[in-house]
Amino acid sequence: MEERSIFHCLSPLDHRYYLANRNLFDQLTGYLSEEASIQYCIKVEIALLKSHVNLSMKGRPDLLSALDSVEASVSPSEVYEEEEKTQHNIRALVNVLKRKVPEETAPYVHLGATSVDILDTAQSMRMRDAVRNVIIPTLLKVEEELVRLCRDNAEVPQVGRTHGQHAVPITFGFAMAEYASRLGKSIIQINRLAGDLRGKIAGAVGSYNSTALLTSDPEGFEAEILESLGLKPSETATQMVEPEYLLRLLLEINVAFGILANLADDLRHLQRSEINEVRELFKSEQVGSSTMPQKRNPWNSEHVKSLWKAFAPRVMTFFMDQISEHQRDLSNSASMRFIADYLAGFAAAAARSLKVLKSLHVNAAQMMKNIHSSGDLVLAEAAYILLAAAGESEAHEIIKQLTLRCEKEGISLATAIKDNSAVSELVSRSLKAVGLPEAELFFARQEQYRGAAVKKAREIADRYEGIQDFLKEDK
Ligand SMILES: O=C(O)C[C@H](Nc1ncnc2c1ncn2[C@@H]1O[C@H](COP(=O)(O)O)[C@@H](O)[C@H]1O)C(=O)O
Repeated sequence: MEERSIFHCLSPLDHRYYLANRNLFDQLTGYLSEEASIQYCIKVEIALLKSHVNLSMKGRPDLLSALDSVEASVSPSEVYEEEEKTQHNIRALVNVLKRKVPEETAPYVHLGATSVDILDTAQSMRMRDAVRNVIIPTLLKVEEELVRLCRDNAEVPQVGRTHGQHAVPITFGFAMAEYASRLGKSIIQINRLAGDLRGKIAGAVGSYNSTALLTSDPEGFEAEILESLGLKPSETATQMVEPEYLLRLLLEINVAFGILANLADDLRHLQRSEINEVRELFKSEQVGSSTMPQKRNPWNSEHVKSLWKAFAPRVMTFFMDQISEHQRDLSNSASMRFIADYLAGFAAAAARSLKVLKSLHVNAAQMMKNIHSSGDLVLAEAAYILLAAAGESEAHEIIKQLTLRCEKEGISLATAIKDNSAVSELVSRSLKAVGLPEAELFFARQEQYRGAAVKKAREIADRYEGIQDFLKEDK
């Protein structure tokens, strides 16, 4: 077949993002390319044929060992040439295989199977292997960086923001702990679901009509074949494996995709000129803008979000592929071929997230400056709680009025409280009761009002540093 430059390919995954993720995509093609798809189908056909040799030819070792070399002898172009005649991809593969296997075994090639026994079983193997060998290791590297950021910045003060406004202080490690926890749980779930993909050798409508003609134990026959491929059978089947095994895996991958997009969005906002709390690596030969030389755009974070926008909506197709008429129709065939693109798009987003996190510059001084830029108003909640704890039932309203005065007159909350002797006395009493510094010091060190943020950041770092142990449980 004609070799073409990658710049002639249609999908950006095959040129632009291939070049950016060459190593990762080369690993993925080992499971998701058309060539890999044919190879995995051959693995299933050969496992079926070996079980026929065991059943009908006394497990002859010469035949079994001859079958081991069949996979390597088939080229995708042979199968495609045959498909031009048959107009049926699996029958084309079967015809090619019949020419490659020992003559005595030829009548048994594909015997008792329907095309989808082969296709769905091969698909489960490919997805399991791609996810466990490529996707999970990439996600684990992202998780490792999140854990590092979480631990290294456990005590670095940052202002918490809601609705884009300063809320109360936290630490940057605490902010990263959120992502370490969310992504960590998703990785564990993806790994578990990848290990629960199923196969089937149950014939045209899943009721073993064909294999029951050949053996008194068709389910045992199926289980033996699938076991040799490392799979369990679908609990029930039509012509297809129950679609939800794969659907649930893809949905959880989309959950992880959303987490990466959320993280990317947060990191992008923290790089706003006015905020300037983190920065993506910017090398001296790099260009921020073609016209504004001072620009340092957070484009890698934007790239992750953009991939998410391109691929996350594919989840609608995954749901639509759940539905098939009666025991099956073929309307999920072309659409499911694009799962490969989806996984490549997700892997590219994970790899780019990793790149951003690995070299992320954390500007602790600016984080501190930003907390203090709201003066001591980020302690308004603390003031109201201290006041209420001293028995004032209108505490929230009183402090709110004081904050309005602060805004109007440009004074600090500490001053506004000091000016009000009743409030001042109650707040001081509460501070003393809980062993906090006196008001003057308390209101000058707003970054210390951070609750359990440091403890939480460290706990999450400890927990997800050991994520491999959770994964082992699901092997
Ligand atoms: O074991 C069987 O084959 C059972 C049979 N149904 C089919 N099962 C599996 N594949 C089938 C089926 N029908 C067509 N084809 C072939 O699927 C190919 C579809 O190509 P594409 O739309 O590009 O994904 C394309 O190659 C089609 O020829 C049934 O009638 O129940």
